[in-house]
This record gives sequence, C-alpha cells and structure tokens, in this order.
Amino acid sequence: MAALTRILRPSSISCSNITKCRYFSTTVPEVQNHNFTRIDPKDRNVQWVFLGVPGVGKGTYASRLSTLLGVPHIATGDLVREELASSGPISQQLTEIVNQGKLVSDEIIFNLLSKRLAAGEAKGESGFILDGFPRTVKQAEILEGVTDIDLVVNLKLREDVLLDKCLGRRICSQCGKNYNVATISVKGENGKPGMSMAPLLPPAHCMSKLITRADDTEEVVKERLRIYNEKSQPVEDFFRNRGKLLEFDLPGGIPESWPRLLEALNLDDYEEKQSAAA
Ligand SMILES: Nc1ncnc2c1ncn2[C@@H]1O[C@H](COP(=O)(O)OP(=O)(O)O)[C@@H](O)[C@H]1O
Repeated sequence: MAALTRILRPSSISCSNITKCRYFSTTVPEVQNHNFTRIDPKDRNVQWVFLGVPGVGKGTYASRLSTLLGVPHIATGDLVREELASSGPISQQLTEIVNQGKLVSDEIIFNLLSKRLAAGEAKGESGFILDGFPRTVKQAEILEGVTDIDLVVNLKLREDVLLDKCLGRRICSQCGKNYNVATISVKGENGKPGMSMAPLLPPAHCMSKLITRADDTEEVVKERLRIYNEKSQPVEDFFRNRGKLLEFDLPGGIPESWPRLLEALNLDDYEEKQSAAA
C-alpha cells in the first residue's frame, strides 16, 4: 500500500506548466513516427489508466475524475468512434472490426492515441486518464516504453450485471454524453450481498436524442467480454507485477461508489477543497 500511496501523489496533482517536454522516439513499428512525451512527474499532471470489462463504468468514473483533477479523459473507444464517424480512409475497415466486437490493430490505436495526445499537448493539456487502453499486454509494453504511467485503477463489478449494464448504455446523439437506462436490482443470495443501481438518465433535452451503440447488441457484447478475458485480463497482471494496480470493487451505483473511489485514491478531501475554492 505504501508504494501505491507514493504513486497516487495527491499533493502533486496541480503541477506547474510543461517547460521540459522531452520527446521520445522509438523503434517499435506501431509507434514509429509518433511522438509520446516522457516528462518529469513533478512537471506534469497525473498519468493514470482505467482498466475494466466492458460495461463496468470506466467511462463514467474516468470522466468524473478527469473533471476533478483537470486532466483530459482519453477513451480510445471514443477515438475509434470519431474515426468511424469521419468516413475517413480506414472507417469502413474499422466499422467491420468494431461491430464484430474485435480489437482494432495496435498500429491504428497508437496512431489515433498519439494524434490525440499531440493535439492536447498543443492546447496545453498536461497528464491524462486513459480509458480502454492498453487492452493487450503488447499495448501495455509499448506504452511503458514511451511514457510513464503512475497508477492503474482496475474497476470490478459482479459479472451477472455487466451484460444488462452494456445493453442499457445510451449516447446522446447531440452532446455525445453517455447514459444508462438499465435499472439493476439483484437480490442477495448464498451469502452474496444484493446490489441495486439506479439508471443514469439524461437531462430532459437529451432524452429524445438517445442512441444505442451498434456494438452494444447482446451477441457483440458477449464477444467483447470474451475478448476482454482473453486479451485484456493479462494486462491487469502486467501492472500488478509493477506495483501499480489499484483494485476497486464497485459497491453499487454512482452514489455509493464515487465517495468510496475517492477514498481509495486518497482524494476524499481533495473534492471538498476544490468545491470550497470554487
Ligand atoms: N486499446 C484498444 N485496442 C484495440 N481496439 C480498441 C481499443 N480501444 C477501443 N478499441 C475498439 O473500440 C471498440 C469500442 O471500445 P470501448 O468503447 O472502449 O468499448 P467497451 O465498452 O468494450 O469498453 C472496441 O470493441 C474495439 O474494437
């Protein structure tokens, strides 16, 4: 735990501006010609990763933390969907892969990610919370070779509610925000506690604009869960072995989970200080 407390570094969350950017070039084919930055941790904001199965709520919690800490929330799934929507040269190829629940090639993912990081850096962004990346051990190894990751949060939720949560996901076609219309209510049995999660409903003006992702059908979600177990679960061990993994079992919906997550991240009084300063 001491090692984790050190890498959480809540006291250094507000960092000074980036004046010592050092670009890293690499011989790894997937990231050749792309620049990632390795900056002294005291000169930058946090660089965190969120892991977890599809539907666990990575996007929800990563997005809330990014607002709290003032760092960009970068979800590779969003980058892929933006590319699909752009009708660019690779969008047809990507549509087929994504709609089958398969993983996009490392080369494409690193390309999209490094473009996003470079655009953010040009706007003065510092640090990041990555969501949906790395998804394979190879991606984790490449990432480790080009930048520093301070902490990896592994969100966990009981398996029997994951499918319902994925099928309840909706996106507002206008503002792009994520919601969930599923009401989860599981009775406790055999010593296992029950769990209830209220739907995450949009404001009234988004209600009529909700759409379902094409890859959130039952068949595709099951395939994504299978691929997660095969390819992404080993990523947990990769970061666990490096002492960077913080396991977090979601106790329920946002009202129960958010304060507990802040506590686990040593950020419980950070939120109060931020609201007092606002
Ligand atoms: N790091 C990645 N590597 C390969 N493919 C990815 C990656 N991130 C996203 N994708 C592609 O985008 C799709 C949607 O990703 P995401 O929104 O993160 O889904 P999920 O709901 O499964 O977490 C994935 O099924 C995959 O095809």
